[in-house]
Amino acid sequence: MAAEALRPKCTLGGRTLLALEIRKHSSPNDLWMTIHGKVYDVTNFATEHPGGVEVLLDCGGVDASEAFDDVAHSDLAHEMLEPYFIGYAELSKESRPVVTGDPEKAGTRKVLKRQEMMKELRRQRTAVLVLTGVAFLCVLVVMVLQKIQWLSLVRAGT
Ligand code: HEM
Repeated sequence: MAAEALRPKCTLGGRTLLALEIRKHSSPNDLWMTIHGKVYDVTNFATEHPGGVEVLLDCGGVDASEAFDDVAHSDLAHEMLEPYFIGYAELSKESRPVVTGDPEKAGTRKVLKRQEMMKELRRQRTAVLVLTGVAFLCVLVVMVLQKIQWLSLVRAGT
C-alpha cells in the first residue's frame, strides 16, 4: 500500500502511467518531458524548437522544469506548451534526470553546458546584429555617395 502511494504516475487520456513510463519516451521520434508537474509530448515540436532539438533531447523523459526556467522563456513559449500537454506527473526522484557518477558534478556539468550554450547563442546574436548594422551603414554610404555624384552632375550640366 505504502509502495503504491509512492509510485510516481502520470495520467494520459484517463490512463495512469508510471514515471518509469515517461522516461521511456526520450528519443527524437517519441519525446516526452515534464515541466512543472505537467507532461508534454513534444515529438512534433522538437525540430521546430527555436533553441534547437539537442536541448530538448537532453531533457527527453525527465523533469525539464529547471532547464526550461533557466532560459527565461517568453509568455509565447509558455502558451506554445499547451497543445502538447498529455497529463500530470507526480514530481518524484524517478522523473528527474538520470545521472551517473557524482550527481552533484553531473548536475553542475549540465548547468555549465547550458550556460555555455546560452553564451554562444548570445555571441551569435550579437555577431548577426553587428553585421546587419555594418551592412546597413554600407548601403547608406553608397546611397549618399550616389546622391552627391548626381548633384554634382546636375550642377555641372547647368
Ligand atoms: C517543450 C517545451 C518548450 C517550448 C514550447 C519552448 C519554446 C521556445 C521558444 C518559443 C523559444 C524562442 C524564445 C522565446 O520565445 O522564449 C525558445 C528558445 C529557446 N529554448 Fe525553448 N522551449 C521548450 C523547452 C526548452 C527546454 C527544455 C530547453 C532546455 C534548455 C530550452 C532551451 C531553449 C533555448 C536555449 C532557447 C534559445 C534562447 C535564445 O535564443 O536566447 N527550451 N524555446
